[in-house]
Amino acid sequence: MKITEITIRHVKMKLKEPFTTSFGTFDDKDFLVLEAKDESGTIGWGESVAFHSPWYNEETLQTNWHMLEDFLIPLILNKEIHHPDEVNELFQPIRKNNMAKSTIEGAIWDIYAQQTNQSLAAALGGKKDKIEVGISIGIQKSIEDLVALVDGFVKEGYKRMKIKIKPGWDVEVMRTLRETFPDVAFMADANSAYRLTDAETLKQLDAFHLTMIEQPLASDDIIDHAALQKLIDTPICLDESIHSLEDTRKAVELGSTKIINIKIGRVGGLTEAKKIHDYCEVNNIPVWCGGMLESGIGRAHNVALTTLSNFILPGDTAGSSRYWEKDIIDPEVVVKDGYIEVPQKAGIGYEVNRETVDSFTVAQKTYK
Ligand SMILES: O=C(O)CCC(=O)c1ccccc1C(=O)O
Ligand SMILES: [Mg+2]
Repeated sequence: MKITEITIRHVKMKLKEPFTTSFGTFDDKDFLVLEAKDESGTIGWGESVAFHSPWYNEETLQTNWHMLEDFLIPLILNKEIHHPDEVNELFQPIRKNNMAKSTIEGAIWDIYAQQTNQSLAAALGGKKDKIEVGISIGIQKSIEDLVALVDGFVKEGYKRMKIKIKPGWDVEVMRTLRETFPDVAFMADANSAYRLTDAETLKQLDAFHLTMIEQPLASDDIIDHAALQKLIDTPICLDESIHSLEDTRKAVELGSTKIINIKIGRVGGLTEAKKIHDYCEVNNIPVWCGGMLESGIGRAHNVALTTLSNFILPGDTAGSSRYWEKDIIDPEVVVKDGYIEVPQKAGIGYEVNRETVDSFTVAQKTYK
């Protein structure tokens, strides 16, 4: 294929409910959607998971637009591409900016899957026809509010509950949840809110048999996480610290992590995500697919990736209706009894609804 035209849009969608983590609250989701067209007219879609401001990592919607316009799109336009794995190689001259890179790479995987007449899941080598999913629950105003929410999600069938924690919203919260729901699979995600000096607090969480604790310490750390893992029984899962296969190897070799949260954008695309998956499979490290409050486009990519065999633990890929009054794809992503059925259609498997995406678009530009 040869990509002859790329359109970037800034899309703004209102979340049904605000989402609060240890670093702040979201009411809206501002993000980039990328549409790539090849010389035969096949269209592929990608979504940037960079947020409006740089608190999860250093990338933003605006830095992604800049990287795409000034560096990444010029490296792609009118180049002959035989396989999406080559996109990573074309981007080699550009350091980091993984979320920006992933935005184009995702659209090219979509085109490739359509042109080889297979689902994106199949193109990646995935075999599952349905995937098991959990849900990520933000920090609430009170423990009672949280218990009520969890109760609803348990009844909806979600396979594990991820609870956002921060200092002061941790041990008592998890104790109440464990006492109220003795058999539910719980995990906690701190988004880097603790330091190694908090090990005693984190050690108290061992009593609640959490499936794992996600990224308790600094967002760039793998050394202190290894020290912490020696002090606590709960398995540590890294999120923010992992940007590549190399990061994964080092963290696994150091003993900083027993489980990996793979986010396609954070690691620079599906090709790198698959490499991390394969390495973890050989090294007995279970993986699961993280979420970034994606619209249906990014969600479709997450569903496809999760069909790979070592995605053993339920991911954060909840249904569209968890986030949006109306998603930008048809059909929406639906969760039933904790499962999503993997679409079998060629490509990402869902149609982007142009009318809906137009109604949420605040700016757009085409490059050829
Ligand atoms: O529902 C989702 O998409 C996952 C929500 C979530 O946990 C999250 C949302 C925004 C930024 C970071 C994270 C995270 O996994 O740490
Ligand atoms: Mg996380």
